[in-house]
Amino acid sequence: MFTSTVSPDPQPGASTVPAAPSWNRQKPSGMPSHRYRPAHDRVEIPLTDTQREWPSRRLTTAPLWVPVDLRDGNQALAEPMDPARKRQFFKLMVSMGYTEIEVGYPSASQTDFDFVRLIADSGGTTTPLAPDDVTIVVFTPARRDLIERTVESISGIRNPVVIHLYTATAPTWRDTVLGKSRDELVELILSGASDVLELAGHLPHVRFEFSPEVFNLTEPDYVLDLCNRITELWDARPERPVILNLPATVEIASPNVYADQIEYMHRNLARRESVILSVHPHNDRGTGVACAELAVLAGAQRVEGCIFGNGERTGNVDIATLALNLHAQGVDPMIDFSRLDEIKRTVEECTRLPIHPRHPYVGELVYTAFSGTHQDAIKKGFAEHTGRAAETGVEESELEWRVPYLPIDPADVGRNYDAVIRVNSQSGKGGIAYLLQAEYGLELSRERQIEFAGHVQRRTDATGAELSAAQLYELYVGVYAVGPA
Ligand SMILES: CC(=O)SCCNC(=O)CCNC(=O)[C@H](O)C(C)(C)COP(=O)(O)OP(=O)(O)OC[C@H]1O[C@@H](n2cnc3c(N)ncnc32)[C@H](O)[C@@H]1OP(=O)(O)O
Ligand SMILES: CC(C)C(=O)C(=O)O
Repeated sequence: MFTSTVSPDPQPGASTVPAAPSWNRQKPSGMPSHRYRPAHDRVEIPLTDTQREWPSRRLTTAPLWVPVDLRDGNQALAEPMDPARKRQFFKLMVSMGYTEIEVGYPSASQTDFDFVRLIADSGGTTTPLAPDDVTIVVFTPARRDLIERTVESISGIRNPVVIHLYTATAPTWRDTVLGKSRDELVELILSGASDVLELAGHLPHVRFEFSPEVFNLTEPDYVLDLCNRITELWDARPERPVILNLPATVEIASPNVYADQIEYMHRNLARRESVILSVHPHNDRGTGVACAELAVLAGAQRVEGCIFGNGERTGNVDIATLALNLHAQGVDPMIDFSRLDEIKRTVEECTRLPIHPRHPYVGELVYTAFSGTHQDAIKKGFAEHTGRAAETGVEESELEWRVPYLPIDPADVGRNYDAVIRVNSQSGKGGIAYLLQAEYGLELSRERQIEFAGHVQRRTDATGAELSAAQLYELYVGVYAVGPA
């Protein structure tokens, strides 16, 4: 029934390993890498060099972000969120500006069901949990009893709703998990889609979403045909578009492969103008963010992820990183991350998982320099920024940002400059001078900076520890026998 319409990947010599050059003396690791097959041998890659357009496109607007922390992130916690934490998290997301939020898997647990009911029952009261314009997404497998329960959960709700149906489509899942042939699986999914239509199709504010789970390992022509059947069955129209969400459920390949897969769907889907093309990357290879960015270049319009990348295994794609990557390119992220520390605290409280200190944009150390040459550059960059603001009469907070080593102004996300420079044995005169100037108003001559840096270096080498601004000042007063400023 399904015939291949796509060309094999043309990359010449993609599977051959060139002989190592003489300067590369690495030895074979002895690890059993032969047990794993490259992505190109596991799934057909649908585009060729002459077809793909995503490499020359640019990101100029934000896609629709849909946080799935309350479903996909929640299912990955040892202790799923209780109602109070779910509520707190939901309110946070609304306050940040999300307009479409996946709130749970109502057929999975009473807590998930009750949370959707809480949203439904509070609608129209003086204290609605969800403002009327926030779309609520509920998730269900393709099983009639579970679809019925899902539809029951949204009964009477005033908000726009998306019923999100999913079933895995990749060969290993078909064979090992679901025990279905290709045709049998299509039948199961279309039967689930018909149930959704029968039970909720008459509700005017309800739309539908389908996810072929493990899309990235599924035969391109098979999944394309399946998606087209769904949009036909659900009668996708511009005024009632269907969301087709194409997950990289378990990452298997470098992001260019996912981009090819998404662009193939983008170009070949029927009713394209009535389809919202969505992606749902995970992060098994650590390339979830890159996958999402290239997928948007390839035609995706909507991205599902978790605010700071929580989720099963290595997590879902990290929306904060994606959004702030756009911000750093001059594109409005359309979500407000200006109170980043408050958002971080709430998410940590709700998930009971700490955020890594090096997490892009969010971690407590990501706007901090310990090393001398970086500190020197930042100090000069701050001075240039202040000088340019005075010269041009433009507010510092509005002025083009050019400070070296700081991809964005920490103030944009509510951070101050207190921890930007910290001194230890890796530091140099510039960083030391910056701290003494910023904290104590001491302006040191270049000669004094060089000389005092020697004292600091001896102290930090001896102790191995960091020196705070107060400790630096104390040392300075001791060395130069000056009274407190
Ligand atoms: C990639 C993702 O994150 S997908 C979301 C995963 N999230 C969750 O699983 C959290 C919520 N899940 C649950 O609470 C439960 O698994 C339930 C309520 C959905 C089902 O529970 P149970 O009936 O006890 O089934 P159980 O979990 O053991 O197994 C799943 C069954 O559904 C089948 N199944 C799995 N996914 C789907 C699907 N999307 N559509 C239809 N059937 C499915 C499996 O093949 C298996 O069938 P079998 O019992 O005939 O072998
Ligand atoms: C089914 C989809 C939405 C998903 O959660 C996944 O593939 O990870």
